[in-house]
Amino acid sequence: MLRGLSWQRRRQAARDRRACRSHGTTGGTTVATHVLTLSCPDTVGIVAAVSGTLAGHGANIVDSAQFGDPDSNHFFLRQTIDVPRDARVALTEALLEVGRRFAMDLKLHDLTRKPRVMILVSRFGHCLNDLLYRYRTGALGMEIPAIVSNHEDFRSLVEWHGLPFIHLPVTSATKEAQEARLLELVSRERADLVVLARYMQVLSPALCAALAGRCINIHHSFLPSFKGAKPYHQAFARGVKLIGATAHYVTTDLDEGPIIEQEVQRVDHTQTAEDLVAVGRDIENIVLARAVRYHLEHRVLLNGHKTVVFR
Ligand SMILES: Nc1nc2c(c(=O)[nH]1)N[C@@H](CN(C=O)c1ccc(C(=O)N[C@@H](CCC(=O)O)C(=O)O)cc1)CN2
Repeated sequence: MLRGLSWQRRRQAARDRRACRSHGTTGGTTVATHVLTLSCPDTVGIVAAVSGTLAGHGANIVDSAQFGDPDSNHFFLRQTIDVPRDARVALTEALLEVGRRFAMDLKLHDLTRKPRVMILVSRFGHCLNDLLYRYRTGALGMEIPAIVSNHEDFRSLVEWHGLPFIHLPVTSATKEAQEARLLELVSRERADLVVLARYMQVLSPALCAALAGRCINIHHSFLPSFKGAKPYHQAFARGVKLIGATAHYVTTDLDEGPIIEQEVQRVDHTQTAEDLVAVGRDIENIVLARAVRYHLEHRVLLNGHKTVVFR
């Protein structure tokens, strides 16, 4: 059915999970594991400058992946690094200097801090339920400060998990005020990421701008096919042989945001639109969970209206 991860990637995921346990000692020096990500105009000497700066501060590169995009002439790098605790501040300053020299969008992510993820849901609970299970089992290393919904349907499920449920009803007349309250919550709860786990409201341009690059939506079709509402019924009517789901960053243009992950599943003429909805639920769960994990592990870098994903 679904394409599985290769053994190399399973091994890498295990290595990173170990990294996520994030601090220990190397050669007697206390280190903290970080992820370094950067993108910049492509030129000679980027990797040499970065690795030289890391070595100069005793930081050890545990894993490294890079991509040079000939279209955008941009370079992308992701490295897992063990940083001596007493070198962090100086290393950060030195890396920022390298960043200025190469006009980089450079970030050093400390893996000792768990990211905070706020989940939004409407009336379809399969993605929420799946994320809660992965949170509960530790498969997704995150804190969930709150779950927000414009309906009451999943209050009992969320509170069963011992998590705060916030009901924010919305109508076209109250949308602006509701979104203002939502943004207050994102700020108050210090959410690093907002996940639209089948949240069926179109976010305004202002909210999209405020959440740019930190709001992931699961769309229940293999984009760019079947945008908007009822994609499975559109797929049934078209008679497709493959259906899928797409996780993407949310932008003002509906279903047009940079794609993070997709998956497909074969279907056939014997299946009704309702059958496709049922098949689609499993695909949505897997695609959204992968996209959230890739984002939380700092594996996704924006490349214009596209992404580079170091899986
Ligand atoms: N600015 C954006 N907001 C949202 C996006 C997005 O890409 N950009 N994705 C949607 C999710 N979605 C499809 O994946 C989607 C959700 C809702 C609708 C829609 O037409 N909603 C109606 C209300 C429906 C209802 O109340 O049940 C509406 O908002 O008028 C289309 C697509 C999440 N938001």
